[in-house]
Amino acid sequence: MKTFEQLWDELSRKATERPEGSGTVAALDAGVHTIGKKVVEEAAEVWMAAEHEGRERTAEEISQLIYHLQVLMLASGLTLDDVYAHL
Ligand SMILES: N=c1c2ncn([C@@H]3O[C@H](COP(=O)(O)OP(=O)(O)OP(=O)(O)O)[C@@H](O)[C@H]3O)c2ncn1[C@@H]1O[C@H](COP(=O)(O)O)[C@@H](O)[C@H]1O
Repeated sequence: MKTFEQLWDELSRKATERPEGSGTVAALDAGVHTIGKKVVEEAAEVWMAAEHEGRERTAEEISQLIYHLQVLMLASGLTLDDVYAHL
């Protein structure tokens, strides 16, 4: 299990160190357009899970949406504080 901030730290490290086999590095190389489409896809899956698939599937889909949002933040050069400033 990890928190939002722990995942962010891990993904930030991966973006810098670019380890072999990292899906995050591959996503960052694919770019904002591709990552953005993934965000939309995962958001739809969150909606469908919440409406039809129960708590566990909804939590799983939300975790995937959070992951893809963080990748989009990295690809856009945003920091956590840039986002937290609007909460
Ligand atoms: N939390 C995630 C995470 N959530 C989602 N994903 C990616 O997003 C995909 C999910 O999208 P899809 O909906 O297409 O996948 P799916 O198999 O259809 O799954 P469902 O939506 O049907 O459940 C997964 O296959 C992963 O590629 C994630 N990829 C990585 N992480 C974490 O990110 C960290 C870094 O990962 P790497 O960069 O790959 O080392 C690790 O701690 C990982 O656990």
